[in-house]
Amino acid sequence: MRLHRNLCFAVIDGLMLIFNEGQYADKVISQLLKRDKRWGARDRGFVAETTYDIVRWKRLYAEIAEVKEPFDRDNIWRMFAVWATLKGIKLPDWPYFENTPTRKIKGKFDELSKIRKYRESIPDWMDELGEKELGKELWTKEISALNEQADVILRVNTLKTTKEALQAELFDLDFDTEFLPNYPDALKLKERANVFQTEAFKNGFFEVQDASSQLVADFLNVEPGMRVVDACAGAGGKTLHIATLMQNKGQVIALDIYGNKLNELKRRAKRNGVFNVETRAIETTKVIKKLYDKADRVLIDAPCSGLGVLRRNPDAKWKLQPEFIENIKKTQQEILQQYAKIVKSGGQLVYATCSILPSENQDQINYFLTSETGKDFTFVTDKKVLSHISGYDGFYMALLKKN
Ligand SMILES: C[S@@+](CC[C@H](N)C(=O)[O-])C[C@H]1O[C@@H](n2cnc3c(N)ncnc32)[C@H](O)[C@@H]1O
Repeated sequence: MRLHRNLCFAVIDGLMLIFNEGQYADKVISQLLKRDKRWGARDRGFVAETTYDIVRWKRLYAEIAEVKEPFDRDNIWRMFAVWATLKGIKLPDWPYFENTPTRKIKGKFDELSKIRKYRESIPDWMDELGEKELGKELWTKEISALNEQADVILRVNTLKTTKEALQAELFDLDFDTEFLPNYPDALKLKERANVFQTEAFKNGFFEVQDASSQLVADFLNVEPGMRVVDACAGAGGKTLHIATLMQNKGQVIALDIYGNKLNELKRRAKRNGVFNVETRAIETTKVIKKLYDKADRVLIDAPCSGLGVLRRNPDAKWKLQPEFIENIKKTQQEILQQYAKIVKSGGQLVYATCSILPSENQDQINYFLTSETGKDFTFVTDKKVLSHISGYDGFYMALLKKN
């Protein structure tokens, strides 16, 4: 691979914003990709993937490059040189790479790779928490899987097309895909690509949604004609799936505390040909109270640490703080206590997170079941999805039934 100066500059500029200004990697990258209209798919791929890679391996590369935060531009070039050296890329004759100690870089990499927190490039507190919650063996395997690049998975919109028809349509555009056994609506891209430009996407034939996330709507056992409340709907990844499984029949009420996310949900619903969703922003507790005992099914896709989705959000390793996790656990229990009351007698509740920590998952459910509100519920089953076993995001989902 040959390095191109303007693409490398884009990566360095992006990393300055992510590391020093606290900006989100996905937002920075989408801005960077608008920089030059002449960039082709390969150039764009280089900018996005290199930036993500250096964000992912920040601690390891900084340690090897012997640089400390806050990073100046030279520090970031040194980390870039570490990235390129470890990838086996020949460094061009640019001033930034003068005196790059190639052999020393490889030696330090081998030495640091013996220590998990450096090898996996994570903060000390995260390494300790992961081991405490999952045990040494599972955490070691899981954090390694969470550092891999995520596949691009599509969820076929069965309101508009079939898996076979979409596969054929994408194949004609040179996007090769495969079915995933056990994920009925999923298509996996054999190679990463930007599928958002396709007519198929614009026509709402699919959404991009990780395979583990696609399990959640199925877990809720919805049927056409039901009244379903998606209580933490966000921009509606799961709401759309639920509405689709209900074949547009019945009602899905999508709630969130952020109205702007629900506006995005409405745009997506339109594209998907989904018209049985009503959005309600939770501005006061009245919105919830009005729904008590009214729903056949309730999904609580709770706010969480996001530790199961580090593959697609590597900067969360550096943004997350232990205090945030402690606070979000309190919010999770409050949400469970309040929103469970929306389920009517005989109805079902799914509590889900994209976390792999038992304290955000089964421990929350166990606590809930012993509480006053929880006494009305029976535990049916749960799924603990670990990335190193499934190959997809880490997730948790529990199904409860109201007596
Ligand atoms: C895991 S995300 C939801 C993702 C979404 N269900 C999807 O599939 O795309 C959690 C959501 O909970 C929302 N949230 C946070 N606190 C909440 C609360 N107290 N009540 C309802 N929603 C809340 C957040 O705004 C966020 O959109």
